[in-house]
Amino acid sequence: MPPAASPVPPSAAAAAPAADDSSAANAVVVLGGRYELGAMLGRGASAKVYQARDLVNGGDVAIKSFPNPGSGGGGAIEREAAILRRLRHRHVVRLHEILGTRKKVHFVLDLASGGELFSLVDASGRMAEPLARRYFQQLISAVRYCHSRGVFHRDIKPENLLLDANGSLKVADFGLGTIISPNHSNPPQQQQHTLCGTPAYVAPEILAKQGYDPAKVDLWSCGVVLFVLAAGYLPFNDASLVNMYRKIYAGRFRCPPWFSRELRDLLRRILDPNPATRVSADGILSHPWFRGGASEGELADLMRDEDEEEEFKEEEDMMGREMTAFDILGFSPGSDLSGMFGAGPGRERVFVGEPAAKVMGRVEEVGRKAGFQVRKKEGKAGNGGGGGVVFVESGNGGVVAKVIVFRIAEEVSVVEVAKGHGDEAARFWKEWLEPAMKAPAAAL
Ligand SMILES: Nc1ncnc2c1ncn2[C@@H]1O[C@H](COP(=O)(O)OP(=O)(O)OP(=O)(O)O)[C@@H](O)[C@H]1O
Repeated sequence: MPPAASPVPPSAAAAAPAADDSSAANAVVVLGGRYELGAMLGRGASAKVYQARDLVNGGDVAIKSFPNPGSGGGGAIEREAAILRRLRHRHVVRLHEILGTRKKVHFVLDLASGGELFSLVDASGRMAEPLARRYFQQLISAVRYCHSRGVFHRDIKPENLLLDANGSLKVADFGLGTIISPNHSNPPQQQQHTLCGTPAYVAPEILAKQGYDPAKVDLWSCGVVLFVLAAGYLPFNDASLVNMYRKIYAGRFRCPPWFSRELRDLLRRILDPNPATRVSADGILSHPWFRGGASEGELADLMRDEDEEEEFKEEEDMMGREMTAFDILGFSPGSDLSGMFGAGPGRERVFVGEPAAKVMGRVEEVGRKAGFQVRKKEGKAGNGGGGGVVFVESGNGGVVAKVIVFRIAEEVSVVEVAKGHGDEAARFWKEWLEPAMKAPAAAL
């Protein structure tokens, strides 16, 4: 795993890489002493994207290069970086690292070497329903995950849906994305009214310049993508842009004769011009066309979030390193260690004088008592055993807290809490979780 992404460096302070991609036309260009630049894969309005070889592990990556905005005007790059750093999902292009040169800012990304999803359509420009279903399931799995992390893409369209070497979907280009706290009841005005997206994929409430729910807007675009995949043409189209907007606004579209009854029904529910009655992500999940005969277990597997076990392992390794310092310093149980080990913004770290299983049980208990949904994932028995992760989530799937419990010794655990965003999450930490962590330690 490459090192964690670092902040976008300001132009002057950036460590100079071995070369800048503009410095020589024919010479081998190695960025950051590590990534050997290859062919250009594509270009967008803001960046060029190249294939590159990671000289450390021999793997292939994509490098998205933006002109370095210097000290001003880097907001859009910063925002895209902040979004990508929050996301870790098998169907979302992952950001591994950011490199800065005098002239450029480079994102090192997962390579989507399979090209665009739309390269898979047949000669008539469409996909059979089972294949369209498979990719739509992957898309909804990614979009639902992003929403649960407070990220809204706002520009879901075919060009941003890529494939990896295994033919798996990867959602790319969060350049128009935004982060809104999942529990934020009143998103800021500017957020609500920003005109985003590509006309044919844009939801009617955006055209009407009404305030909008960004989750519903993303789902609308997913509905348009599904229609295009299965039909081979756009649901709302007209030579006149104004007429196209009228059709979108009225939700007026016709399904081709080859669509199954269930697919028509699902599309009617997604492409509902009224966002209040438009189907939610959960509604899509329980729709018969979406399920396509999958069992509960298969569906849960399809929709599972990031590889929690892998993430837990990584955090555990990180804690392992920190624990060496911790042992040397010899803190006593009950100390609040937040800050001391760089718990970071939105995170808390507490030392508890109790077995990990007991601490996890108490986190579960307070989560439920506070009225949230709780999911528990036990850690692997190795490395001393015990511990795991407890996810505390609100009804709409928003993260209230992710609590990782590490077993240090039989009666000693370290609890790391990644707080969700918004007042609800802050309150849960202050009023429920923090007291629940402190009480037994104080009793020691
Ligand atoms: N991770 C990747 N792997 C392979 N190809 C990629 C990757 N990311 C982007 N590309 C290719 O590069 C093109 C441009 O990338 P992207 O859309 O991210 O740039 P952009 O400047 O943000 O675009 P836009 O103009 O849509 O804002 C894509 O359409 C795609 O063909």
